[in-house]
Amino acid sequence: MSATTSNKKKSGASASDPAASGFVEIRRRGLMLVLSSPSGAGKTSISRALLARDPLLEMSVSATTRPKRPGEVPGIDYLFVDAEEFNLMVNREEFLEYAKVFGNYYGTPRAPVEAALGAGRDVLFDIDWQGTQQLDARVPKDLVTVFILPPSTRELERRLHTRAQDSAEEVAKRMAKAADELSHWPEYHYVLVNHELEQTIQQIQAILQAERLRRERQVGLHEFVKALREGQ
Ligand SMILES: Nc1ncnc2c1ncn2[C@@H]1O[C@H](COP(=O)(O)OP(=O)(O)OP(=O)(O)O)[C@@H](O)[C@H]1O
Ligand SMILES: Nc1nc2c(ncn2[C@@H]2O[C@H](COP(=O)(O)O)[C@@H](O)[C@H]2O)c(=O)[nH]1
Repeated sequence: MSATTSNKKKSGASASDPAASGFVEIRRRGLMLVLSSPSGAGKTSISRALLARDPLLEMSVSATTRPKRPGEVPGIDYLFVDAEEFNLMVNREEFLEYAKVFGNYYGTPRAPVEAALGAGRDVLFDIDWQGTQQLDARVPKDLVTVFILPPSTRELERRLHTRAQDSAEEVAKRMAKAADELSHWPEYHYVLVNHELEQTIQQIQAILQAERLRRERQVGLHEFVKALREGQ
């Protein structure tokens, strides 16, 4: 939760200490912002920019059995684990969701997400449609989902090649799955075409700004308005 605004219940109270002085505070529940797309459409690039610009947003770092790519940092990009450790995490119910994607397992560790939301911070997820469906079944109210489309199939393939981090075989595997993944766009709240990166980032910032203001996310609103109506 994070305080957004407050009004005063008792006259003479200090504005610097709303809780002690009887101010009615409006706090906000953290939200879960999910980005999904076919591989290579731009989720990682968008996520990095959003995190750099927004101190209230933090990344959910997934666990995966996929081998680390050059330049990826364990604990920052992913928690790289073997299949045995992943299974242990599944059995210990440590994941909010998990799925097999392109032959590897990926899962969202539950504890950091719950800690962030409890502290009023928002959490950003770069996960596929299977994970989004699982989150939607478990925590629909906290979820804001965005599907990112590439401008064209040719451009998607170009991006996967220019990223230069996967083998030609891996790129072919991901392109072969793209049509299937694209079929899930109607399951998302928002759908964007990632033509120009800066524009896409700004569009998602606008979504985030509006979603943070949704009535249901503002805790204490009833009391705040009641105090206003009573002339406080
Ligand atoms: N709007 C854009 N215009 C041009 N290139 C882009 C744009 N967005 C991302 N890229 C480039 O496309 C490549 C793939 O982007 P990125 O790794 O962010 O995709 P991704 O959706 O996270 O992929 P994956 O699902 O495989 O993790 C990168 O080289 C990135 O720099
Ligand atoms: N269901 C989940 N999907 C995830 C998670 N972490 C990442 N992903 C998705 O996997 C693919 C491939 O990612 P890459 O890093 O190997 O290119 C991509 O679509 C991600 O969104 C997760 O925890 N759960």
